[in-house]
Amino acid sequence: MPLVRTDELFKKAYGKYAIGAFNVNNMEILQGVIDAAKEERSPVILQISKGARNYAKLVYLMKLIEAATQDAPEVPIAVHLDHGDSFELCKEVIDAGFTSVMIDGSHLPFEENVALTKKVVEYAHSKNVVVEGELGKLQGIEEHVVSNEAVYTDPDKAVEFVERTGVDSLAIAIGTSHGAYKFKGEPKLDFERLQEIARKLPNFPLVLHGASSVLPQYVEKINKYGGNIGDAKGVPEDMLRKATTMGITKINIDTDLRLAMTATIREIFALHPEEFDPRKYLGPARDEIKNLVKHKMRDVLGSSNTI
Ligand SMILES: O=C(CO)COP(=O)(O)O
Ligand SMILES: O=C[C@H](O)COP(=O)(O)O
Ligand SMILES: [Zn+2]
Ligand SMILES: [Zn+2]
Repeated sequence: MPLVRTDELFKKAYGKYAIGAFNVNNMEILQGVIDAAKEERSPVILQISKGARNYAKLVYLMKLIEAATQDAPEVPIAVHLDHGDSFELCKEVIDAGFTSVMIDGSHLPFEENVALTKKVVEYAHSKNVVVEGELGKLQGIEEHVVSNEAVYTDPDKAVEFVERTGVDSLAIAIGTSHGAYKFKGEPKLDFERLQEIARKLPNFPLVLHGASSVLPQYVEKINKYGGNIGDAKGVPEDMLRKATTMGITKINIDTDLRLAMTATIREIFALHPEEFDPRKYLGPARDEIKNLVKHKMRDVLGSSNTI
């Protein structure tokens, strides 16, 4: 089937399960994610950051994604810009065929965030493309910092932001952060805040960034085979499952894919130092990405068998 828009996926999922948004940077990652979606019969969002667009080049990525729709015609696939940082970048990918974009004005003062987001929404909607905005800044809770209210999403501001910009979904800050070091002490998310935002924005899809779980088996394997990522820590899976029943409809995962790929390749390099055929390590890395994404869809997102 042709690429779908994220709002179509969210409508069906809201309150029941979440759609995984997986960052794609190369062919092996894309194929691993698509193979998982096929086997799990799950919709999927492929998301491309500015960094991915620079790394892989947009024309290559668009061809790969077109190939994915042919390889998996039964899977609803949306293509989304992750953390768009300007109107121009959003316009570029909309014109290239993305079905969804994020404009991330969360670092801007509220009024500037509203103005930039609104401008992107006007252009995107005129092209039949949907928009994710962001309000609040992602930041982990550190042991010695009780809470930094200022960076979390204010529920009333969230309502005002959605009404004034016309965004189709909203990324909120409730305690997650990007990368592999999310919590110093016990993982903690502000579920009360999530509940309040969802109450004030009923049936409105909320997005959780920084939602990798940083699975211990990958951390251990990386550290065992020559890596050094210390005691990386992510969001526990039961917290993610809970969030999917409370209005979180899109869950962003990048770090877990990076860890799965790195752990697999490190192990092969360590155990088979004679190997130098890239297919012999990129192939298993692709398989591991598939296994990981299948696990996410089945046991965390709840999106398996929904197509
Ligand atoms: O939010 C993300 C992409 O936008 C990815 O988050 P992670 O770093 O937790 O994978
Ligand atoms: O949120 C950030 C994503 O993990 C994308 O990372 P990137 O900008 O390095 O591609
Ligand atoms: Zn942001
Ligand atoms: Zn993000």
